[in-house]
Amino acid sequence: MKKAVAHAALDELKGFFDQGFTEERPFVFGLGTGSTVAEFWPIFHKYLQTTNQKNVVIIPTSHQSKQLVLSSSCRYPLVEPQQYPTVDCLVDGFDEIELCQGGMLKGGGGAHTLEKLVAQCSKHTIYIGTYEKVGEKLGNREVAIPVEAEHVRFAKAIKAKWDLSLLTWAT
Ligand SMILES: O=C[C@H](O)[C@H](O)[C@H](O)COP(=O)(O)O
Repeated sequence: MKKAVAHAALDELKGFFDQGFTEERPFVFGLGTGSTVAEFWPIFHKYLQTTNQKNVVIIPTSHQSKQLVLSSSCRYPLVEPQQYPTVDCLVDGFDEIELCQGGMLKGGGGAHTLEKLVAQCSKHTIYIGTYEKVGEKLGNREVAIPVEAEHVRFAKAIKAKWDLSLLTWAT
């Protein structure tokens, strides 16, 4: 089921590549965290390779997503938000979505801060997840949300660009 979700996300992403990105203006892609994203990444990576996309940079949202990219022998550079403060598209997982109010719960994998910072930088965000995560209201799945300790090296650079109230909320 996660594979089907991953393919659906890829279908959404394909349209971005009509734009013709350049070295100076690459496609800045945010890679989320979690097991659904781990299914998505090899499919997307294969697409990038087979369509011979050249101008793509990747911002991982956690140590786990960085490792995911590194372990796939990816030739696209891993970059940080202070280098590319505007992300073209982020693909990330979620833990729950509620139908009644449209709320969403994330962070079950312990990735909080970077995911939210990158989401805030992103012009487009695609959240991927299987249907059992969708319910009438949040709290049905009893997801344990771990507390995260994260050293955000580039917080100062981002602070200069963003609304301070966001940074207060995100960290
Ligand atoms: O901290 C983790 C992230 O928010 C994940 O995107 C979320 O927990 C979903 O993870 P999974 O795809 O493994 O259910």
